[in-house]
Amino acid sequence: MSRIHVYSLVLSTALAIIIVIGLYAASTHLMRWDMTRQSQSIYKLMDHLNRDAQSSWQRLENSYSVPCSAKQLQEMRSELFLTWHIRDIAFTDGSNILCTATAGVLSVPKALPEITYVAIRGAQISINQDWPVLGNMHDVAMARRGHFVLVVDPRSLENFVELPYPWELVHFLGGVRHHAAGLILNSEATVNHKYFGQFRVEQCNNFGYCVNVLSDIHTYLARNLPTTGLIVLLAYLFGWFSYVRIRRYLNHRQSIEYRVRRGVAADAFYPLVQPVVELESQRVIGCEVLARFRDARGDLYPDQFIPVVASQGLSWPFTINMIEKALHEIRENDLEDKISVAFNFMPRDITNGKILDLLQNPLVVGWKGQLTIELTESEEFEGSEAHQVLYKLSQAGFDIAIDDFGTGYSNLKYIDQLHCSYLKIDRTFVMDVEEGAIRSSIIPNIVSIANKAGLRVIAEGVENLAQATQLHNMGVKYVQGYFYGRPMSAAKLQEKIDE
Ligand SMILES: Nc1nc2c(ncn2[C@@H]2O[C@H](COP(=O)(O)O[C@H]3[C@@H](O)[C@H](n4cnc5c(=O)[nH]c(N)nc54)O[C@@H]3COP(=O)(O)O)[C@@H](O)[C@H]2O)c(=O)[nH]1
Repeated sequence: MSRIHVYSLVLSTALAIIIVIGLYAASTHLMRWDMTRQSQSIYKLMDHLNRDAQSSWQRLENSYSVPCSAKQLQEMRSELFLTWHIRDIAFTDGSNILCTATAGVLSVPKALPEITYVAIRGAQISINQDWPVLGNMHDVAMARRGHFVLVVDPRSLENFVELPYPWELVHFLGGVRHHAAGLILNSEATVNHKYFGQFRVEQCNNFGYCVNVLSDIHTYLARNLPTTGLIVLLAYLFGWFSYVRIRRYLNHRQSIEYRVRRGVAADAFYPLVQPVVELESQRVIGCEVLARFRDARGDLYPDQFIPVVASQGLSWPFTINMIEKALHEIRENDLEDKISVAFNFMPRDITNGKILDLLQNPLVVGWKGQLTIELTESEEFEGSEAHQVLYKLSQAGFDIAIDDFGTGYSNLKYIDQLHCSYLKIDRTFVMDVEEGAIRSSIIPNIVSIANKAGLRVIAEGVENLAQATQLHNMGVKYVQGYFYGRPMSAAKLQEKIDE
């Protein structure tokens, strides 16, 4: 499994978990909101009950004439029949109940219970009373106004409430909690954590009644199966989508294009120099500046990054950066006027004349030593503009070298047009020179032509003494290659020269 694959998997899983947590949190909020909304239905019922009671009192008081007469009892029974929540209606003389709609005239008047509280519209409420009159009911509420007492069984609310959650109606009086209707929910057992366990929503009204609703997220999600399914599907889709995106992004980040682009801004390029040696004296007479790249992911080699730099239109910023860095290091190591320094350029900067910026560059203009411009022979410099540019540069004192000579378009006329002073024989000719390879047999001809044209020849890619000796015998005066030194820092080159 590749590293990118693992990273993508870990990141997308983490993201999917975050999404699930987010959706879970959203669901808990949704559930609380639903519990609050649903609990309102109990208050609506209580309002209904209250309205029932008010109109019953009004009608009864209006029609009352002779207490507990047959007509009066008939009125009370009719009224009871019309109401939804009232279980019995009693007539009181102010201190005792004399008759009720269900029991008729009581043989022994029943004392009125103690008032628990007086409701906002003036009704005197007694809660948690027994009502022996009607099948010995317990915990009824009695509401008295005028001559009439309405007996309400709060449990009857349960028949009308269609809450999908366990609920309890309680009444608070003087800080004491009285169960009024619904399931008895143990308030201690309800966990009020915001996101886990059971959730209790409590809503109170101005009359001291509170509705408690209890639920947990699992029940909620089970009850809302489509929502749950959607959450799981969304998390899955999001996880998959982010996996694909992250993987693509990481691949992109790892791509050379991305690294090179970032590398320009992050200063990931640095120059090394490779010595050019005079065979006769074995002295280092010059060096070629070769760019290197290193970032957190490791090294990239010129054959990888040069085409990208060119394709991204960064050739000149990159080249001038290399030139300035290399010249600073060479100067710092006290080699400025001791060796010539050769740079590689991209053809575009020559054909479009950008390279002429060198003539305005203070570091280049003030340079005490010899500078060389290497042109790769495999690229044809078409049109007279490039030739003009190179002419200006040679007039300004730059040496021009044809790199990779033998691999490209060159003929002597072409070399002449480019105003060059060096031919660098490509290392493919040097490779098997000590074994008398056919390809290397052309070297003496190149040397002869170059001598006639007044050009110096450098053989590239010299890797051993036998090659160096053979090249010397063929008339080559200057060499470059691993045998004399791999590309190195300017400080190393200075040490090498001092040896
Ligand atoms: N426009 C620019 N081009 C640049 C720059 N820096 C480098 N380059 C060009 O990239 C090509 C590859 O360069 P590199 O990988 O640095 O390879 C050079 C040497 O390391 C290698 N070399 C030198 N001696 C030997 C040897 O003995 N054996 C062996 N196998 N390889 C050797 O050759 C490359 C130098 O080639 P050349 O430039 O033709 O002299 C290369 O084309 C570079 O030009 C840059 O800053 N700008």
